[in-house]
Amino acid sequence: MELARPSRKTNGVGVQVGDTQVCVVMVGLPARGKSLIAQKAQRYLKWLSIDARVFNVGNYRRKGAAQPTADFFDVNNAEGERVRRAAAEAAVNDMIKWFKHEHGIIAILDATNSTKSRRRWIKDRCDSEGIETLFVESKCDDEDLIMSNILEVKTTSPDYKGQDPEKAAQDFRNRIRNYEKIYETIDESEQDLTYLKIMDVGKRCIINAIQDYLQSRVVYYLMNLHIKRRSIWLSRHGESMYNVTGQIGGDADLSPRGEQYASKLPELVMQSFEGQEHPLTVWTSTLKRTIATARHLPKEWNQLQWKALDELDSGVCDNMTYAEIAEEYPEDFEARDQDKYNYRYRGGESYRDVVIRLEPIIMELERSENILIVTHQAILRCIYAYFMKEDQERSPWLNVPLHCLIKLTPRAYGTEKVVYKANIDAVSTWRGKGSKALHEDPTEETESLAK
Ligand SMILES: O=P(O)(O)OC[C@H]1O[C@@](CO)(OP(=O)(O)O)[C@@H](O)[C@@H]1O
Repeated sequence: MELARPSRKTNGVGVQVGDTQVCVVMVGLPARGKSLIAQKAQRYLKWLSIDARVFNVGNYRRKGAAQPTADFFDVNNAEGERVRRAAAEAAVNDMIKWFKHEHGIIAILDATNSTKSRRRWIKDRCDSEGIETLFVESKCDDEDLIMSNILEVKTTSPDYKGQDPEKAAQDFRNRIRNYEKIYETIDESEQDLTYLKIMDVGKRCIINAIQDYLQSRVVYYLMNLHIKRRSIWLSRHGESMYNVTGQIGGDADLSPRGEQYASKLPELVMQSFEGQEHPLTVWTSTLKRTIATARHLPKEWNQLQWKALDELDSGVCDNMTYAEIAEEYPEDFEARDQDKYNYRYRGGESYRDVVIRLEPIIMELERSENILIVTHQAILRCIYAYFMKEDQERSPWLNVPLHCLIKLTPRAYGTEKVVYKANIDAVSTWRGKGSKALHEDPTEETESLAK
């Protein structure tokens, strides 16, 4: 059986990357969400198996120097300017090494890059190494947004560790004022640059001179991001008749315990609101077990069925138990355990294939506000891997218990998780590597979505 292995040309998820290497250069005053954008872009690209790394110039500066003094960011402080320039050079040198020796595909240079001369210098360095540049400017004049960013992110920054948050915020505002004195937005004089200018967190965007598919993919993703507070609720369908018999795939009905979960789900969702009502949209797959699970939810909540949320297609093994598969297709069974992410069922799919078809779902999730997704074990593993940065080795082995609701809330750095258990018994559908049977108690090391 041929496994879907990634190749450098196509990276295995159908993204044509060829020999393209791109440096995404963040541009913007402090507290404009640059680091958040950089982190999200990296997470998205890695999820798609595109090797991406963030080079944060602030971290290089901190490595080389003690806590910055009050006048460190003053435009007239030559020593401050020298240290900042040295940090940028160290970051760019490391980035070029990474492209050359580790064959990275997308680097994200996270710094203010606030002057035309700094941007020109980066472009020239990259040009001479055959690396494309894509400048991404986050421009925001909305005072409320800037303030909430200052308070949420910057007062927890390593520069202000252990300091009084009020003082830290004041110092940070001074730092912004210093940058404002020299800040040059990307304008007509830089039309030879490839850039995306995001104004007021996505209200308006300007795109200039995009050169290829890979760049357009990054730009499309960044244009869809928003930073409004919202949550994503995840649930498997209630226990199905196939779950009870240990069969995979199919389109079975809910078991009596699965029906109980469906009846309890509205209450569980209300509990997760913790006193605050939220408008919700419900997404299910097109299979009976997810639609039945969502059917008691309030009628005023929009419901959408997505084919892309259907369970991983197990091809010729559909409707079989794991023991039957091990008996009938022993080599396949073994191959799947060896490389579960890449193994593609005969006539069916691999986890890697599922990620490709989930990409529009992720894009839509990024654009949306509160969404409840009722779907399947393999699909939830892939969606969870995107939000929680799980790697491909581990994600197909995550334990996704039946009958619990998981609430994810994306925050500036990382995603918060809260689990609500229905306390309705169900079989376990988790199988460990090398085993033909399902396990009631996954091993201690097994990561669970519900913990
Ligand atoms: O990748 P593995 O671990 O086999 O898990 C996926 C399997 O989970 C199952 C249950 O065993 O999901 P579901 O409950 O949605 O039916 C199978 O249908 C599916 O093939």
